[in-house]
Amino acid sequence: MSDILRRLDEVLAARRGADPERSYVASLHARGEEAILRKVGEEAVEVLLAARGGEAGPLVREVADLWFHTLVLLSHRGLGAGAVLAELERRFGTSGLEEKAARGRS
Ligand SMILES: N=c1c2ncn([C@@H]3O[C@H](COP(=O)(O)OP(=O)(O)OP(=O)(O)O)[C@@H](O)[C@H]3O)c2ncn1[C@@H]1O[C@H](COP(=O)(O)O)[C@@H](O)[C@H]1O
Repeated sequence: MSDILRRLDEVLAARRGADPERSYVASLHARGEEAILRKVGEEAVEVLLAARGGEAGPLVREVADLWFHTLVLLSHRGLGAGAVLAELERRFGTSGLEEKAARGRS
């Protein structure tokens, strides 16, 4: 796994139960899953707006915010980036159309 994702996973897990006054991630865990989901939704909208703005820098920063908040969501459920990377690895090399057909069958 990418080293930064592994290190971030470790920090996010360590923040569960940490002091919400001292850590943004601990404050998200303390506010609960609905608050985290709201942040994920907000960040997705910010990605859309940045993409429409046309500049690369803001788009990259908003995608980083979105990835980050989805990682907090996974961590809140006791999951990590490794689970998503394994799923992408599994799909790699299969065509998008095969994946679509497999989903239709399940
Ligand atoms: N990568 C990040 C990261 N990316 C984004 N953010 C936060 O996500 C926010 C983005 O949300 P918005 O765009 O809505 O901005 P905002 O208005 O400031 O956010 P709100 O206060 O409204 O929630 C930023 O303001 C940051 O607070 C991050 N906060 C933390 N990290 C990583 O998480 C680690 C642990 O953070 P702490 O728990 O704060 O120590 C850090 O060392 C970093 O590696």
